Amino acid sequence: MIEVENLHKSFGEAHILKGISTTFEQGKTNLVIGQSGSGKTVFLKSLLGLFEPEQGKICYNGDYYWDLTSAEQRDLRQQMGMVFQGSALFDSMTVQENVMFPMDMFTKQSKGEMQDRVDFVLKRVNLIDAHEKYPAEISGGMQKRVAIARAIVMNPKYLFCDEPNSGLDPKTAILIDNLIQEITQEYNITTVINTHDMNSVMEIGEKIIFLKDGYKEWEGTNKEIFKTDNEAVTNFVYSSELFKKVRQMYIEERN
Ligand SMILES: Nc1ncnc2c1ncn2[C@@H]1O[C@H](COP(=O)(O)OP(=O)(O)OP(=O)(O)O)[C@@H](O)[C@H]1O
Repeated sequence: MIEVENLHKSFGEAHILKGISTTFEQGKTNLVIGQSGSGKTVFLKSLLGLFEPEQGKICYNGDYYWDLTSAEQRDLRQQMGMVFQGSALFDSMTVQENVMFPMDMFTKQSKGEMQDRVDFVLKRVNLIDAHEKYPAEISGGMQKRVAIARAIVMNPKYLFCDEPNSGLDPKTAILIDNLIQEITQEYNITTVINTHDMNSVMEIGEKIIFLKDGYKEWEGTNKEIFKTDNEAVTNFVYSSELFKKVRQMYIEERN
C-alpha cells in the first residue's frame, strides 16, 4: 500500500503539487488522470523517490522513503518496477538481455537462476519466441510486453507505469491494460498508472485520481466516474460527443 499525505512539490517559484493526499491499495490498478501539465509526471516521479517532497509524505507499507537509510532506500527502490512511456528498451540489447538487465545490475544470482526468471516473466507476458530479437525487430505492443517483463522481473511490490498505452492501437492498448491488471492482481502489486486513455479509465480504473493544476480534484472508481457531477472531471473525461452520449445512456439505464 502507498499512502500519500499532503504532498507538495515546487521547482523554484513554480508550485506544482499542492497538497495531494490519497491511498493506493495493494492488488489494485490505480490510475492518475488529468490534463497535460496538471502534475501527473511530477507525482509519479515523487512516488518513485526521484523528488523529495518539501512538505508531506509518501509511505510504502508504512515506511517513509526519506526517513530511511541509503541502504534501506536502495532496497525499497528495488521493490519498484517502472514501465516508461515509449518502453525505453536498450536498442543494442536483445529482448532477454533487456529483461535480465535489472537482475544483472542489482542481484548476485547465477546466470542459470536469472535465465529461469527471464524465461518465466517472458512467458507470463506471452512472449515465447522473442528472446533473441532486438527491440527494433518487434512490434510496439511486443515492446510494451518486454517493458512489463523487465519491470516485474525483480518481483516488485510497487509498479509504476507512465502512459503504458501511448502509441498503441486501441485493441493492443486494451490487451496491455488487461495484462497489467492481471499481473497486479496475481502478484498483489500496488500499481499506479499515469494515463490519458479513457478506455483504460473505464476498463481497469479500480481507483482513479484526477489531478487539476496540482490539486487532487476528484477520486473514485471507474463506476463512480460515470455518475460524478464534478464538472472538471466530466469536462475532461467526456470531452468527446461520443463519450457524452455513452455517459447519458448509462445514467438513463440506471434510473
Ligand atoms: N524538473 C522540472 N523542473 C521544473 N519544472 C518542471 C519539472 N518537471 C515538471 N515541471 C513542470 O511541472 C508542471 C507539470 O508537469 P508534468 O510533466 O508533471 O505534467 P503532466 O500532467 O505529466 O503532463 P503530460 O500529460 O503532458 O505529460 C509543468 O508545468 C512542467 O513544466
